[in-house]
Amino acid sequence: MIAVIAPTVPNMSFSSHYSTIEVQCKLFSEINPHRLYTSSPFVSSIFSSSSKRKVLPRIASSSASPILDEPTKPVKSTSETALILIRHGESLWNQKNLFTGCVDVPLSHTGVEEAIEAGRRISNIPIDLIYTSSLIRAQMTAMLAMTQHRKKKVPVVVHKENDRAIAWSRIFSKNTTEEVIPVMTAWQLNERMYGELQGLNKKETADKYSKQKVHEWRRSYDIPPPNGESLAMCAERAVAYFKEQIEPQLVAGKNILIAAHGNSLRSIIMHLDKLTSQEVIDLELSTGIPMLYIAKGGKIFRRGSPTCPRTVGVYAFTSSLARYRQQLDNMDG
Ligand SMILES: O=C(O)[C@@H](CO)OP(=O)(O)O
Repeated sequence: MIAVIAPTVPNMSFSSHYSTIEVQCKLFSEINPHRLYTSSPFVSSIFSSSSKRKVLPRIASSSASPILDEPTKPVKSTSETALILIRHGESLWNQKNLFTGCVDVPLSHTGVEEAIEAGRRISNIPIDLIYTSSLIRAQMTAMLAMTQHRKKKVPVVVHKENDRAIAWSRIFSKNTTEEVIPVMTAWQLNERMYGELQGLNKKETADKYSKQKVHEWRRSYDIPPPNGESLAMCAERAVAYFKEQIEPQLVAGKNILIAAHGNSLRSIIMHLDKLTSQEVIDLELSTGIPMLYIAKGGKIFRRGSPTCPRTVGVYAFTSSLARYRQQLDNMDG
């Protein structure tokens, strides 16, 4: 049997878009597909997070080529820019307490809600450029969060994997281009590769190898899990990408959102907050909680976590953020 799901209309509001997909999911909920083919991993991911089936869709990609995007020219040269980091919302494997690493698992229903809530929290903060890992849970988080942004710009994934991808995704209207936020996907921001732990249950693994051993694998700086990456190895690619691709954009005046993973973000935060390899052991990141940094005068300062969109304190962090929020309020009348 072949079941076909048509995409929702692109300009539908998020809630109609999501509920249309959910209705389709319910209609198909009795089918247990062996395979899902899609041009939109995002839709198939919502499909899986809404269903009760045990077989999860995983993204099998033939083009695993890493993309290192050249920084675009800065659009403005303000002295202060925002950097928001979000660990993806809960995934279906977080829910099952399985080591995930680079296995491409989508968000759970809770994760979808966490991403939307994260979006509410940052809805008044300017965003010019988005970076996500190449994994669907980070991409879903970024996209769902952006549905809440008050500026209503459209996040568009930049495809540079080959000449055809570049040519076929061109936009021919200057006005439309100005209403777009480019989304850069980078494998360098992926979760640490968890080696032979991927797919294993975390509690059962601790019972087998001892809690202390598993804690070392999960949180130490330089002890890798069997045939996987240590945090230090993950930092080598994630922090290098941050320094080479993201920092120059930030310094040049772009406000940036990064949606990534527990360990790729731990390594970036270790770099930003100048944590030692001992201090990073205690750094735990919750799913779907945005963290705000401000880049100013060549330095990047941590400013905490926006707790709710209307919290005066958060937007009084800096005069630029307060001004931006005022502009949004004026636009809404
Ligand atoms: O399983 C994983 O990929 C990560 C993040 O969910 O787990 P941990 O918290 O052990 O680093």
